[in-house]
Amino acid sequence: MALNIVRETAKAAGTVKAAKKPSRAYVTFLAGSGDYVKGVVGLAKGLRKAKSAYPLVVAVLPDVPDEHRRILVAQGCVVRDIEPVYPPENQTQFAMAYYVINYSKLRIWEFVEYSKMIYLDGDIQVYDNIDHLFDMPNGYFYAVMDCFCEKTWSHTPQYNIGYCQQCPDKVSWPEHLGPSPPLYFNAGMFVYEPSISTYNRLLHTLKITPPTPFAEQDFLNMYFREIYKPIPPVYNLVMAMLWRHPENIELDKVKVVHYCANGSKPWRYTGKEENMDRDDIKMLVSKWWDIYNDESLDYTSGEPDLNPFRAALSEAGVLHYISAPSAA
Ligand SMILES: O=c1ccn([C@@H]2O[C@H](COP(=O)(O)OP(=O)(O)O)[C@@H](O)[C@H]2O)c(=O)[nH]1
Ligand SMILES: OC[C@H]1O[C@H](O[C@@H]2[C@@H](O)[C@H](O)[C@@H](O)[C@H](O)[C@@H]2O)[C@H](O)[C@@H](O)[C@H]1O
Repeated sequence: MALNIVRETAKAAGTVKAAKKPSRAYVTFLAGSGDYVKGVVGLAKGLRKAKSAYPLVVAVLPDVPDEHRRILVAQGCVVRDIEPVYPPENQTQFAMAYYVINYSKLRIWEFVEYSKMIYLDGDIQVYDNIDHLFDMPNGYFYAVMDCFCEKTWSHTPQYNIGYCQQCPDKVSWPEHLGPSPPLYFNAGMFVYEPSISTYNRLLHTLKITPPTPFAEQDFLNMYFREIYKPIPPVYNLVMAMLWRHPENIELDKVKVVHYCANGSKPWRYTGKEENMDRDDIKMLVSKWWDIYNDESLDYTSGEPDLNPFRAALSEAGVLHYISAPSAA
């Protein structure tokens, strides 16, 4: 079905209430007309390979072209329109420009047709089933601790004194700098509960919060600091851990790989960037391509009863391409 018909159907049938919607789903975020769509296709196929029981929702900004939306629908993704979220006017210079677009991730708190969601960046791949994370107690924000050792952290006191939460005994936090920083998570993967009240509070708080270098990641760490619960690094291997804290990683036990280091995106990988010409990185990039190129993992080839993506699309009615409800 041509996407514009699907789009028109979605608009015309905006009031369609599917009989039952999946209360749990994975969700990712896609912006622009560039190559991140490859990451999302790889993620959809990886979740199917891991036999996840839940579908993948893709929150797309208006600048994602129809061709990319069609590709995502063809891979069984539930495509959801979102509008961009910008930090306070005329202050975006305080965030690293590259990350400002990531404030738009905050829209996923509006997806209240799901009671619980696991957010995964488009540059993440899931190699083992992690559905059990949905069963963790409600009322908390679960994510993996980040690492402060890469140059991207050179604006922070942690980086400049060589302190990292991954090895707090190596360089202890000096008293003259006050209390040590609270535990800080990487916002490329987290378990959360969509809620309109939380969504409204997030957007209201953002309006009065000056942007900071890691944009929405800093903001989410500040906002959820009281209920943040660290989960093991096997659920979000931040690439730099491999050369910064190898003692904390057992690569064969890793379930989720986050290709976030500069030059590590598999679909752009050349091996020429710093730290990239390593056998473990080459192996992880090759594993990503094995899934991306595996046609048996395409949505159309999956067995209907084993394919929650089909269930999600039917439960969402014909509305593969669902526009976000009007802003709350
Ligand atoms: O041009 C872009 C930049 C970012 N993203 C989305 O935003 C996420 C976070 O950005 P990025 O992966 O670049 O951050 P990193 O984790 O590498 O710092 C990506 O994984 C994508 O899901 C996107 O879709 N298009
Ligand atoms: O907008 C801020 C981003 O902050 C995080 O990326 C960072 C972080 O991981 C650093 O620790 C790394 O050093 C760096 O390379 C990497 O880009 C999230 O992965 C991403 O989803 C997004 O929230």
